[in-house]
Amino acid sequence: MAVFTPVSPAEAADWLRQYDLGELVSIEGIGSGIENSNFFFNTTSADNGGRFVLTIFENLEPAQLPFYLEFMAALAARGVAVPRPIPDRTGAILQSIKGKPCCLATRLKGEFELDPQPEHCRQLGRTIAQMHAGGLAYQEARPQLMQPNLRGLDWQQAMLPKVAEWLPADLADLLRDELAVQAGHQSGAQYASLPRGPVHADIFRNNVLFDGTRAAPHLGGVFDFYFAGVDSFIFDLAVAVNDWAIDLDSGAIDAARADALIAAYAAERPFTDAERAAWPLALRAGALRFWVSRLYDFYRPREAETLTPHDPTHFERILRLRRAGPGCALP
Ligand SMILES: Nc1ncnc2c1ncn2[C@@H]1O[C@H](COP(=O)(O)OP(=O)(O)OP(=O)(O)O)[C@@H](O)[C@H]1O
Ligand SMILES: N[C@@H](CCO)C(=O)O
Repeated sequence: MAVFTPVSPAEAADWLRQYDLGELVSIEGIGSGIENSNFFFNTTSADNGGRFVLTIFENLEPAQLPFYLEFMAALAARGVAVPRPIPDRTGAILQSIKGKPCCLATRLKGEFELDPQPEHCRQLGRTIAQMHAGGLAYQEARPQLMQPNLRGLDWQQAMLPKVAEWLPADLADLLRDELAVQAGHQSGAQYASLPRGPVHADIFRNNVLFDGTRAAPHLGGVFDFYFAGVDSFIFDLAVAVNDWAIDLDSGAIDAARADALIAAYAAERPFTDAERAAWPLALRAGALRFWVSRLYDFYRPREAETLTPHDPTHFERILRLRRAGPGCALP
């Protein structure tokens, strides 16, 4: 369903000769993606047990790709649990197949954890902090590659006229008001002082794999870096808390999971006073970002559909709750 560019085993075997990864064993399209075409790609290589994922970029601008791929490569090189892009025989990690840009990266181990417990959140919090430390090192090493969060406030404000016309007046007012509050906050000195760097910005339950057992889980890795960009670290953390540490029906923060995630992060990198003060607005910014993108996906005209849009009311509910009170604090 979601493989937009088919690749036959013969095409894959031929293409693989550009890599030092042995022979093709199998290639299998992955059905779940909506942005890119993904394939499980098995070879005779000893590297990562011969288990890789081929991603063909269907929509992303080629100029944006080095930022995402080098970010993953920089984190993987530090031992952070993310896919490691594989260089071809010339050393390039951005390749092409059937006229489209693509990348081969290691396949992570594990499954989605759609009912996370505090232990999952603890491991995730530690990994997010490691991703932020690795992001800072990446930014320092490759400043010319840095890219802002392309779904940040500028983009959200540009979406307002596209979605407001569809919304009842009270929802359009809520959207306008929150955008104005965030614009005021983001133009101030406190926001400017927040630690920032390249962040994933989309750490949801369906972008992380766990293996091990439910009682003794082990985080296999975080993937899908294609909404990454430079933003505040607490924004990235707030996006994760708003998905991993909530009751999905109500959107309310689950204290045990939120505390586990945040404390594990803080053990790697203590928060600043500015971050503690700005945290309630970061949680709101995280909810706003996905409310806007879901509204846009819901209302925009689409071609014959491959995509069931995510429910925008979920993040409207979360935004209303976080406006009433953050539900958790940074230590
Ligand atoms: N490195 C990886 N290791 C293991 N599985 C992976 C890896 N990369 C992708 N996958 C699998 O492929 C699926 C689709 O990948 P991904 O979520 O990146 O695609 P996408 O098109 O960006 O999707 P979406 O935008 O819907 O999240 C994932 O749900 C996961 O099952
Ligand atoms: N995580 C986003 C989708 C883009 O990955 C959402 O749930 O709206």
